[in-house]
Amino acid sequence: MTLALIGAGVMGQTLLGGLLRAGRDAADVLVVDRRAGRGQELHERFGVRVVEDVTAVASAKTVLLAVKPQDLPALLDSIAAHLAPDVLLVSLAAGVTTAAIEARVPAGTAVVRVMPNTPSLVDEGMAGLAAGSACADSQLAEAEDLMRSCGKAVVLAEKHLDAVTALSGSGPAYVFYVVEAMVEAGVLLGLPRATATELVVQTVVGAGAMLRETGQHPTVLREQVTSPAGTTAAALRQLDDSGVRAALVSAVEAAAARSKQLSGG
Ligand SMILES: NC(=O)C1=CN([C@@H]2O[C@H](COP(=O)(O)OP(=O)(O)OC[C@H]3O[C@@H](n4cnc5c(N)ncnc54)[C@H](O)[C@@H]3O)[C@@H](O)[C@H]2O)C=CC1
Ligand SMILES: O=C(O)[C@@H]1CCC=N1
Repeated sequence: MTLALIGAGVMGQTLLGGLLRAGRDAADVLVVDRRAGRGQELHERFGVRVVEDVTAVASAKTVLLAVKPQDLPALLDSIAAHLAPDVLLVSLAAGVTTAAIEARVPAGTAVVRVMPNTPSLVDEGMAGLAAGSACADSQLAEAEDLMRSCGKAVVLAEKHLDAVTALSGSGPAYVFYVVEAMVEAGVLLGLPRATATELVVQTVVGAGAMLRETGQHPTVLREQVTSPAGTTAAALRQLDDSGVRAALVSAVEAAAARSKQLSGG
């Protein structure tokens, strides 16, 4: 076994699925989760070995840490003495700095901090990565490869990870929130819920595909939809009057501030 994943919750399972779809051998992966009962379920679904004892990571060359930020310090304390000397630790925990991780593991341990997002579930993930102080270029490249198994990845200076968390880490939730509101609006206008949902979901998927495939600025794409004195202009005026643009900026700022707070900054 060369790869160990600790924490098979939402994000851990998402990445695990991506890695296996990308061709990684299930026999090469060990999953550790403290929730009893996960083992059989995950083994049946993914074919991987699942254990509860974290010290089993001793033989792993790469350890993916996918537990909640508040659980990470205790987890690091329990694995520190069992890590292989040349191990690469890849942490997905929001707001936990590479320095905070390095302080709890043997000096010189390679650490990469990643902020992924849930669309990794359908291989459309977006991850930001930052290297710790003892991480070789080849180890950073290995972490990038791991993340590219289920989407895109960018390497940045660690100071930018709060912004990445606020934009792409939390971002899917903002889109789902808008979708919920639009579906409710469709129901208010008398559409069956299933029809409203189909209309909105395909509209969001289509708009996202246009952004990516045309490479056009969003302003240009929005102007193409907005006819003089038409329906879209009437709607956009309401959005502006309600301060939706400013609210989005404030929301992203709040997420970045919370990420910074989680990291003790
Ligand atoms: N859910 C999301 O959209 C995103 C989450 N993240 C980060 O990913 C990490 C995981 O988040 P989720 O998957 O949402 O959490 P989750 O609560 O769904 O999963 C965490 C898993 O870790 C296990 N666990 C906790 N402590 C353990 C220990 N000591 N040993 C073994 N297993 C342990 C729990 O049993 C649970 O299955 C967090 O640090 C979060 O900040 C990052 C980006 C996006
Ligand atoms: O809400 C959170 O704290 C995590 C980090 C980014 C997405 N979910």
